[in-house]
Amino acid sequence: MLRIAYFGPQGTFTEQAARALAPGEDLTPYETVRMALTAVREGAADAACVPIENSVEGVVPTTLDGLSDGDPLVAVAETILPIHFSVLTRPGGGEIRTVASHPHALAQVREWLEANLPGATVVASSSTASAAVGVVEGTYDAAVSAPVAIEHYALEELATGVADVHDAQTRFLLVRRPGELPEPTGADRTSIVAAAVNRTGTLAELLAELASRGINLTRLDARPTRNNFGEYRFFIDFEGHVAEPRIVSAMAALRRRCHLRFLGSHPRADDVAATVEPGAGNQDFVEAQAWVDAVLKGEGA
Ligand SMILES: O=C(O)C(=O)C[C@]1(C(=O)O)C=C[C@@H](O)C=C1
Repeated sequence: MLRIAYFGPQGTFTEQAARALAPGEDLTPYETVRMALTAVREGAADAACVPIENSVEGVVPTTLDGLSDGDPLVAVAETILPIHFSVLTRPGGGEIRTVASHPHALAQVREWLEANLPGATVVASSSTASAAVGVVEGTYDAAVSAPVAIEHYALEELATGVADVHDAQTRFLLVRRPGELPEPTGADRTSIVAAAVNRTGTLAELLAELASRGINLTRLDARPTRNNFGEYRFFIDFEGHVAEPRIVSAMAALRRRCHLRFLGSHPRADDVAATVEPGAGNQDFVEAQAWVDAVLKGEGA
């Protein structure tokens, strides 16, 4: 049985994602994303399930930083969950003066809180489920939690189906130490971190390497390097798998231009097939390489 670390405690959205990505495996909650990633790096777990991006609030910065610092980890699978919340209170618990949740969750229910709990102080907690634990322990009066949290904690639902944006979604990754890659499927995502030197046009040059090979981006984020003010690392997700000739060509070109960290190639949860521009399909790359090889061998011109 595989040992899967996940961003807990029990009752987080990430636990649900871990159950979907690693059914029947041995799941262990960790208090922070960083601790779950460290468990994999140190060999205490075989893989970790962590949130990466939300359709309303964007990326989860602790996950990006946790993947770009420390020993390399690669994503081997992803899943996307619909996100709506339950607001949980102590049974019969009176006035709600404090309401807690993960910052990403709070950002997704701002309007609901203003309309329904206008007098309550909003407090950030380490996860949606840790907010529920805080309500049980009497630290907070209400928690904005994943609907499954009610199964784990002796609390009452003040409201369910809470969300300012009703079709919100979060994408989660299953990450491992580098090893065998998942097979390409034609509907894959590749993720990299690029640290380019700070001079005119470097980001445009990196993106041009992808654009000129007809590779469609699915995400682009910048995070500070944390060493020099104004220096950034770029997190780039794009369609395709590193085992495909056109992606091999792009990765090699990027590697010549910047420090690169490979964060994985894996099937997309939404199963969207890669866009292929005319002249930029894998077969086009294979045929072009075959022509150059023939020229080199003196067998063609
Ligand atoms: O706290 C949780 O339940 C989580 O799994 C984290 C998390 C996030 O980081 O975005 C996951 C999904 C929701 O968007 C809110 C919180």
